[in-house]
Amino acid sequence: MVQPRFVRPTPSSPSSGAGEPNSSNLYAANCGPAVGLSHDAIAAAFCAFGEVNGVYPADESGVRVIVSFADPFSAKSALEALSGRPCPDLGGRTLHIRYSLLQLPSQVNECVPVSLSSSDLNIPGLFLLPDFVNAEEEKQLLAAVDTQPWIGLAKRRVQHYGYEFCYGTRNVDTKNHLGELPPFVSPVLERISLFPNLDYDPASLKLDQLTVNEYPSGVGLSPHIDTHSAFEDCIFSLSLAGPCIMEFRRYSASTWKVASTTTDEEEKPDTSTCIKKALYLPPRSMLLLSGEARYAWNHYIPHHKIDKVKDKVIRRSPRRVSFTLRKVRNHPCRCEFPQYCDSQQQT
Ligand SMILES: O=C(O)CCC(=O)C(=O)O
Ligand SMILES: [Fe+2]
Repeated sequence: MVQPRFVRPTPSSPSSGAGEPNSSNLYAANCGPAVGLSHDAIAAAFCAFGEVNGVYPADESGVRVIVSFADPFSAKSALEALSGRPCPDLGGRTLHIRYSLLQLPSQVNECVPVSLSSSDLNIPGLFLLPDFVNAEEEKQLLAAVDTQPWIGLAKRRVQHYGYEFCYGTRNVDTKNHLGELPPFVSPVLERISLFPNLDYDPASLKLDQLTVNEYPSGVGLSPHIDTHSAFEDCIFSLSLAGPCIMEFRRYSASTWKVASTTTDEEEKPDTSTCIKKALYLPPRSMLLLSGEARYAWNHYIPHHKIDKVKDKVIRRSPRRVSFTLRKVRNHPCRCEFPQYCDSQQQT
């Protein structure tokens, strides 16, 4: 079953007379299966305020959920009664609750024209190389990862090599080196060193972290900028098995916030001040995000089963596997985009 999608309300979201979002859905942080509270237990605690239609994971952390009520009045009562106070029915945990909005499919499918070439997007530092690996190499890479154990997230599966990527903090633990990258990626690493336009700090190119993502059809990735303090400038992503659309968004007034990148509950800064561009990533292509593309633009894979590319309708294949290769950063980031940079954020 496809899980409904929820987004954070913005100032322009429809609201009730009191200026609150007129929503039946609540986002609740600090409860969930990862702290021993099942969705059923959470539903039981919230149903004291009205009929609960469902409890869903808000993201992959296991400690943030969406509670969906049958009506907005129940949601309002629950929010007022439970937010910021220890909840005896939920092990005495203090929940942090706010409204959440159901995102309708028509809103998901906003039409951003999709380009086939990275140069059409005119985003400095963004490069797409089609046919980076051939069909035989693709087969071998897929076979290699399929012999390794997968970690199941809410909607997709992942593997981490070199350093584990932690979805709670969107960072890596630099003290926990898992070992060298596996031999099956060596040919890819070799070819990366021949990548055109690689006029970068060589430190940025000693790639030592690999995350393999496996997306079933219709599953995407929330908009995010890879945490500046976690990884160096160059981020490479190899697409295998199936295509996808990657959308790039530049928000005019954005600040770095961990919450905005950890959650499947897609945070929506005011999209009226956001430039959107989209690129088709064919299987076997390599994408490089660097400079402005890496530091200032959110990248996003829409959660669609069908994408429109030029005049063609393209159905996502049952599986897309990506290899994201990065270099873990061991010093603060000093990029030219402090407004998006956790290392340079004034708190
Ligand atoms: O699947 C991809 O190509 C992108 C993955 C990604 O953005 C990430 O792991 O941060
Ligand atoms: Fe990313």
